[in-house]
Amino acid sequence: MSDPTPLERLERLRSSIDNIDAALVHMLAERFRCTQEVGQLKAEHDMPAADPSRESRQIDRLKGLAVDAHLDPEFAEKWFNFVVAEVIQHHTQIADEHNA
Ligand SMILES: O=C(O)C(=O)C[C@]1(C(=O)O)C=C[C@@H](O)C=C1
Repeated sequence: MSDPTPLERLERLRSSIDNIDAALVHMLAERFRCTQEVGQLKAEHDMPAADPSRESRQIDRLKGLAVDAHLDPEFAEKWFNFVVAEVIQHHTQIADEHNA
């Protein structure tokens, strides 16, 4: 068997990227399903949408995992903050609807 051509290597890598992107979409959907339930719970029990101490514990944990996995820890923090900002918007919307 001859070595794969550059185009074949690119296609193989893109096929793995397709699988990884699909897994990320499914994992994010599952995460948001959980956080929607957290939002309902918080609205029903008058808990604040944001919990900065939980966020900072989670950032420390994720940055440690990122270092072990050879992922840029600053990127891991940015990714987490981006997702959490969206979650807090959802929590606020759920609380507004609950209190309307
Ligand atoms: O754990 C919570 O209390 C959540 O609301 C979830 C979550 C998160 O998405 O990780 C979102 C907002 C909070 O500030 C902290 C964490």
